Amino acid sequence: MASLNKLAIRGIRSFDDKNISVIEFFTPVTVIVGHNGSGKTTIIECLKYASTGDQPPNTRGGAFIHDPKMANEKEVKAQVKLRFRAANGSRMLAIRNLSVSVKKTGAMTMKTLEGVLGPLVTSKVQRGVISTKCAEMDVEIPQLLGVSKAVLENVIFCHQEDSYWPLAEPSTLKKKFDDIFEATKYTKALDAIRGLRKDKVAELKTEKAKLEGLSKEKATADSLRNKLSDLTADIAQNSIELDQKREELRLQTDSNKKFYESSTKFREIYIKVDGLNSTKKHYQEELDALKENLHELAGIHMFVKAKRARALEDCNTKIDELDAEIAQFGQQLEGARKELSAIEKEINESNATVSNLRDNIRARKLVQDIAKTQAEIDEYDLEEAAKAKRLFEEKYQLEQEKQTQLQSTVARLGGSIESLQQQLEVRKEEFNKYNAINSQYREQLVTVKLSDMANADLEKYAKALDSAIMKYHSLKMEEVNDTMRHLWNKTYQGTDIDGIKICSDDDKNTGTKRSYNYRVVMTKDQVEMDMRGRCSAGQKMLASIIIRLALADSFGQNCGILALDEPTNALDTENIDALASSLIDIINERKNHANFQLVIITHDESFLRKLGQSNVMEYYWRVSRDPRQKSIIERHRFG
Ligand SMILES: Nc1ncnc2c1ncn2[C@@H]1O[C@H](COP(=O)(O)OP(=O)(O)OP(=O)(O)O)[C@@H](O)[C@H]1O
Repeated sequence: MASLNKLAIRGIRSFDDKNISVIEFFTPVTVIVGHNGSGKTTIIECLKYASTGDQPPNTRGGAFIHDPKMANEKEVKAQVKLRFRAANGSRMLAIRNLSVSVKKTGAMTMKTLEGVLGPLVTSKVQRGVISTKCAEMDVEIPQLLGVSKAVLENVIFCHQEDSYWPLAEPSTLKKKFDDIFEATKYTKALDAIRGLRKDKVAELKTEKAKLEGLSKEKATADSLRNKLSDLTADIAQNSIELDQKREELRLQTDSNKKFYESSTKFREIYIKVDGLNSTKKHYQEELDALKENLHELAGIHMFVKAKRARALEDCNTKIDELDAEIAQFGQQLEGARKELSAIEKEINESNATVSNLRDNIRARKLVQDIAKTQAEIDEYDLEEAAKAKRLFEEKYQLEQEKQTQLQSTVARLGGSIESLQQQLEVRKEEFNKYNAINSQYREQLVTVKLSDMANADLEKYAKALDSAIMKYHSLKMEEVNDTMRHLWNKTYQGTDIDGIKICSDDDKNTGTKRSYNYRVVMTKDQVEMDMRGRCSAGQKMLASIIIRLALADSFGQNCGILALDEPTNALDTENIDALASSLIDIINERKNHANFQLVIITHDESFLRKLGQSNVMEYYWRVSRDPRQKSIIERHRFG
């Protein structure tokens, strides 16, 4: 739990720039007492400066730093060192440095020098400095203390000049409460979420349009893929069919060849028989011619034979007659001889004809040859051959037709495959354009789905944040009002006000439920009245303190520090006493809480005494001026 440990001041306001003044903060309460202008408020200012980096109001130009004129220097260097325990329990040291220098013109120039923030070991910053830059320290220290800067500024280390802010004008009150509730931060976050969602919705529209385009391309690609697969399947199917048909054709061709070859036997028989028939015919013709020849020759022979016999007989008779008459007919003999030689010639001629009888033999031979040829023809099974021929003619034609059909089928399939392959190439080329379409579509789909989900989530978060902001606001206000009611009842001694509370009304100007206007009201007999402009100075002081106590309670869970600067101002004795006892009650109630630490500044000695009587503290601090008019801090024991 966060708590203050020690504060060292050098060269701030009325504190000397040559010496360091140190104040240690006790738990649960530290009281700082001193006269007006002694430098008490400076301690709170230093606490606020160390933790937030903010200098007090109206100190621009170096008024926060010890005046060089008072220091008799041209330049004064100031330092504020704060040792504290962070909300996580670690001990920390923050050092902030400032300087102011006087120009020849008399004008002052203030500089904020580098500081240090880091874990503390003994009296030095341990290794591992968190930051040396003031802007970073301004952010880091409130985080380490576990409270927002607004709570540190307006509640915990509220400046004395600003201590009546709870009863300030409505716009100031609204600003303070909005800062404390960090309303702007959450509203900005909410607006950022809504703005982001709006942008994302617009982006999603574009992404969806892109997805739609990709979806169409994907459909085209899918249809192309189906076509490609159909074409490939068709080609494969046709190829299988082609292979089958080729095989069938090969088998058919082989079978037809074999069939044809097997049927040559009957054709050979036919050819042979045809040959034999023509030989036979030739023989027959030759025989017929010979026969005719022979017939003629036989007639001639007979005639020659008869004529020779007769001629011989005639010759012999004539010889006889002529022998007798040889003498007589010497000449006749001669004539007869001539006639004989003629006959002899004729006989010779008839002998020549006889030689033609060889033809007769040849004819016989021809007859034999014809018979032989016929026998040969008869040897062939013409009937079987005729049957084979008939069968061949019946079947071969069909088989040939089958072969032709198969050939045309093979040709058709080949053509079809070629055409399909051409189509496939064209489709492939088309499909290549959509090569990455699936991954593109998938990525786009993921983008769209994620954006869709993210947008829905953003919507949900925005709604959740919106209602959480409102819920948080109403719960906190309820809590603050409860504490205020309790503290007021305990502290306020008058009878004119039963209680006080903060009303948060919807800001009608903004038109949003998350913007509130605040007003502090006092109630009497169920009647509510705005406190501002109506309450007394004392009521105003008490209400301001009670509101800050309640706010510190609700918004400082990790940091129970609260500094009250002159809380008794404008209070009457009764109310001072009541405030003292209320504070004592609060201290007693929370003294065992590790994070409760009250710092009370007062010039009121009687108030100090009242607090001292409570036994809630052993020591207090007294701030005074030394002889050089420099502020000094001394520790005193009560009693
Ligand atoms: N730059 C400065 N240089 C020197 N002294 C300064 C400077 N600024 C303010 N002072 C002096 O420091 C004192 C301011 O101290 P501070 O406001 O802390 O007093 P205080 O004890 O809180 O008084 P009060 O009880 O009246 O509130 C004043 O006396 C003021 O004159």
